[in-house]
Amino acid sequence: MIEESWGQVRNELLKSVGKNNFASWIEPLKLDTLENGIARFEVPTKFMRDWVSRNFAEQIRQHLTRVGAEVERVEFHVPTQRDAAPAKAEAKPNRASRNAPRAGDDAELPGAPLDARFTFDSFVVGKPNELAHAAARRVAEGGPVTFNPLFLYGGVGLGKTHLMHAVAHELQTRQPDLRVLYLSAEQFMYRFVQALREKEIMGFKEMFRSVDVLMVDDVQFIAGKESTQEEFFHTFNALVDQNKQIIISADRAPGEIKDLEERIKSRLQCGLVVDLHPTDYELRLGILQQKAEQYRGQYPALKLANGVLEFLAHRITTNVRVLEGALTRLFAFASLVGREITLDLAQDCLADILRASDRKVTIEEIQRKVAEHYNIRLSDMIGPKRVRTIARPRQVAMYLAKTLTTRSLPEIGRRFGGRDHTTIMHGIRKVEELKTTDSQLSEDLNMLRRLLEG
Ligand SMILES: Nc1ncnc2c1ncn2[C@@H]1O[C@H](COP(=O)(O)OP(=O)(O)OP(=O)(O)O)[C@@H](O)[C@H]1O
Repeated sequence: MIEESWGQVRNELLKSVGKNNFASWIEPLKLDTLENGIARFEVPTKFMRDWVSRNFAEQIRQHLTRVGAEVERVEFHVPTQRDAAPAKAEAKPNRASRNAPRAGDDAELPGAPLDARFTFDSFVVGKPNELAHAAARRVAEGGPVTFNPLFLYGGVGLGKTHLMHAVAHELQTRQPDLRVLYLSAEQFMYRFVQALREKEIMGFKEMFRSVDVLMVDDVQFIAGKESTQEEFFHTFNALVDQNKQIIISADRAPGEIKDLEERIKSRLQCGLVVDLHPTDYELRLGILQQKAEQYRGQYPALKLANGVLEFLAHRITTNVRVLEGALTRLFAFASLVGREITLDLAQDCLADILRASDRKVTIEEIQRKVAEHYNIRLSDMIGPKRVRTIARPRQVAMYLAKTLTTRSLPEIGRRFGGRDHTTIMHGIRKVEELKTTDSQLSEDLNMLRRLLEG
């Protein structure tokens, strides 16, 4: 009876939460007991327990009630180690598995938990990340090691961790016996220091040398930390010698990590180094569309007006994490106030994020756009010519540089061919004066400003 109800509910949930959510959050749930109005589920990790109870508990309860199981409350619990004892005896102790509880739950395990949401399916591929994605995919196939290490780098929130987790999930699915270890460089250091303190350094070395795939996130963290670097270097070499795959991520290219030993830098550069470029409009829109699809499952009653996702993709250019945060807030807010998600609502609800994400305009961009607009050469912006047809656009560019950037007058002067700050001041005053009487100029200024501010 329990099985039957849960089976029906799972089918309903698949429809309402969507394939991705279902695979990540519902599929791993095991209905334990259904008594006295309480449905008790087993979940593999604490992280999942918190997420599922926050986001899906009520839907699950409603669906269960709909199929005739009178449920007042839904509870989730992570099996204790004693519960899981038989499975654990068979499992390799240091494996980063998608289903097994990790570090937080079991102190022996050195790996960090994998986020069930970070899979290849949920990773949107676009021009800026296609190479990194292709390389990660290749490693995830688990074939012979062709490049070692795979070094992924890029700015904050561009998907490095997501890709690494995706590789780990995929490898674990294809080859469940593979010992895949994922951890941050900070955790590596922490484990190392702990091993030193507890005089367990041999155990530490053995454990790290016994993995099949090692993934270390945010390796820039060990820069400047001498003994950790030393140990990392030896671990790295030992694994490469055994032809074991290593994946490393950092916020910059190996050569640019300050205070990282040269020998490590050069080791890191030996394999394939790929960067995740800042997102472009299409990629941001793709990510938003995918997330919105998931939210539609979560908030089926909510309407999303046309143009909202495009607006967000256009305006929030910082990083994917901010983009996701904005969408989460928008859906939560709209469902709270029971309104359709329109452009107005988005502007109200996300005013702070939109303000912080306002594009930073550079003086070079201003000079280029102004030169294009007035059909003069870019070099004339910094050159000495004083004829009106060139001097006026140059003054317009000076004015825009002052009003659209935070640069000081001497700095602007330097960017305009080393002119003195008084010349810049004069140019700005001239434009301020003229724009009140010259409607063409004032129109030009408005148009240029719109163009530059995006
Ligand atoms: N291409 C993408 N498709 C879908 N989601 C993405 C993509 N890129 C990033 N994300 C999402 O953005 C968030 C941040 O990504 P992630 O944590 O992987 O960034 P990171 O590069 O490791 O950043 P940091 O250096 O700050 O740790 C995650 O929720 C991730 O799922």
